[in-house]
Amino acid sequence: MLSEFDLIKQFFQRDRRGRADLGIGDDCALLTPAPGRQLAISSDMLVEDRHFFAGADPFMLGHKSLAVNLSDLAAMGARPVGFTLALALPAADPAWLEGFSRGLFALADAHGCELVGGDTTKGPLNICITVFGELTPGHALRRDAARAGDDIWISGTLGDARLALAGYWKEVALAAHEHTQAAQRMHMPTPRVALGLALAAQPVAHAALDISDGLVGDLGHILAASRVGATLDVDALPAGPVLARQELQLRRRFTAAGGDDYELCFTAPVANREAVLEAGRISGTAVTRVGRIEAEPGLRMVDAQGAPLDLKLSGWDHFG
Ligand SMILES: Nc1ncnc2c1ncn2[C@@H]1O[C@H](COP(=O)(O)OP(=O)(O)O)[C@@H](O)[C@H]1O
Ligand SMILES: Cc1ncc(C[n+]2csc(CCOP(=O)(O)OP(=O)(O)O)c2C)c(N)n1
Ligand SMILES: [Mg+2]
Repeated sequence: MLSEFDLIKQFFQRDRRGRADLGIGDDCALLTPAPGRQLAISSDMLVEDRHFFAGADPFMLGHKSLAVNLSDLAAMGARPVGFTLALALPAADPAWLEGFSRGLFALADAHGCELVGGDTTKGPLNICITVFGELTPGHALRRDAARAGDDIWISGTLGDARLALAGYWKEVALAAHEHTQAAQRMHMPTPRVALGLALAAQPVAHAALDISDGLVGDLGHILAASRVGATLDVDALPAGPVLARQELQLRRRFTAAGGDDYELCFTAPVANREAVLEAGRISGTAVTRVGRIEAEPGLRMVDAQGAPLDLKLSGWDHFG
């Protein structure tokens, strides 16, 4: 049997030296911030039966647990530095821990983000990560920084994760290969860290956030914080490759209010259009212009001809 401390040592403590002055093993980790840089901090929790199905693949779960947190750093324009991991596990299962830690560290190493500590307890499977990043003071891409006249942009594509969920829930009948492809987006999201960094350099963008609860809900947070409104061209929203082959109404619903996308939604002045496209190019991330920030409050959804669409969509709400 693995003890609590064996488990930490075997699966989470690594010999290599990292950025932290002191990592796993003491009451706190110790990190020295780089001179003149600001810390960006964010937590996200993944709960069984709420964020993932019981029996979820541990490698993909390790990846996703960190990915959704790195996505918040990306949305702020911060460079990942380190993270803590709080885990509740129903049992110390070495095969599960091996897969989980491999998925977690593959993504952590790809972003130079060091695991510096955490907590481990027995209980219903629950994963909570806190990430630490750094950025130049004044360059953070805040939700309250959108201005009337800004373009609204989206990274990558939207809706395939929601389509995969619809497949699991049997809301939509998908061919097996289509479901597999869409499910990849749901289980292995790509945090847009390089794009966030490119948008925060200069800075190119004004406001940004990552889309976790669905675009219309999340964009609503930017509009409220910035005290502005927007017109969104729903038919310009870039659908994921599997969703793109579905009918128009489903495409509209799942691009505009899917959830689990982990793409960035950001605003930038019209004068920066070329700079945004360049940020997309240098980060290898597609960027699509999908609307306009306006002084008039409220979110107005329109079709490709500019005619109003009454889609009655809302964001994911855990208690809604
Ligand atoms: N239990 C909590 N205590 C303090 N702050 C919280 C708590 N839960 C969420 N927040 C804060 O509320 C804001 C909105 O949270 P959330 O919608 O989860 O953001 P995100 O979609 O970026 O993860 C964030 O600033 C987050 O830090
Ligand atoms: C089993 C299962 N049911 C439903 C979903 C869909 N889902 C769960 S939570 C969520 C929204 C994002 O989660 P939240 O905790 O709100 O993340 P945050 O906004 O804090 O980043 C979505 C789309 C899922 N991924 N798995
Ligand atoms: Mg959150």
